[in-house]
Amino acid sequence: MKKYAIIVAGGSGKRMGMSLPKQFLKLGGTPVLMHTLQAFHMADFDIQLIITLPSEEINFWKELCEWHHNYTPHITVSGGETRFHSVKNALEYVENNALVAIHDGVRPFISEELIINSYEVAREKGSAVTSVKMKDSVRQLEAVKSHNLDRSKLRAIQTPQTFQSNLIKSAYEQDFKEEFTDDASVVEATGHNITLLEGSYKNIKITTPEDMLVAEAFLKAK
Ligand SMILES: Nc1ccn([C@@H]2O[C@H](COP(=O)(O)OP(=O)(O)OP(=O)(O)O)[C@@H](O)[C@H]2O)c(=O)n1
Ligand SMILES: C[C@](O)(CO)[C@H](O)COP(=O)(O)O
Repeated sequence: MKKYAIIVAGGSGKRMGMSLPKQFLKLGGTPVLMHTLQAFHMADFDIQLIITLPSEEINFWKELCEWHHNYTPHITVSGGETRFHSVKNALEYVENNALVAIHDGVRPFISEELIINSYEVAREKGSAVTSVKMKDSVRQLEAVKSHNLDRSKLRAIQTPQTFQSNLIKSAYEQDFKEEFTDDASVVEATGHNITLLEGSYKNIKITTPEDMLVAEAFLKAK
């Protein structure tokens, strides 16, 4: 089956609080998004790579690729108002009867093993949603108090989230809902169960400034 990867990088990085969107920040001298793109390319040269970007940043990305001599083949697609809308735009470029991994451009430490596993599980089961066990205790807020949750029954969700393309393309035909913070929730809303795949604590999402410090440390330890 043909393999695609949609690498979503259409956000503005409000929580990072920098004028430059976090996907373009330099990590070891190379933009975060370029690390992520390379990880997929090196895992399997046959993966067709699609990147979503804010439309006003597409030319800047092309300049960055030239500046960093990044010749990894990929197509760029304009992002949308939310992650959901960005993924939906990119799915237009994905054929039926294929496999598609959807991955945050700001998770640069995705391993080759996890990428390959994710396509294999999705081929067999229809979906493969990366997740890790909770390390912290977790509480649910109520009106005036809060209560502890059984963390053994909880998982923190990561990407890649990989699907058979017919399943994910039809799920993204539905209208957007606020609770669609990832692709698994979009698929589940159509009545399909999803399959979880064990992720990695190294597969961090760069979200707030301290994540860049952790990312630099991971890179040095590579
Ligand atoms: N309209 C959007 C919003 C987000 N994303 C992408 O989805 C991934 C995960 O989103 P998040 O970490 O929330 O990124 P931002 O939306 O950029 O950050 P923030 O919520 O802090 O503004 C990121 O790679 C981001 O670029 C996207 O492609 N299109
Ligand atoms: C898809 C995701 O990375 C899984 O953890 C996450 O849901 C993205 O959410 P965010 O609200 O855009 O940070």
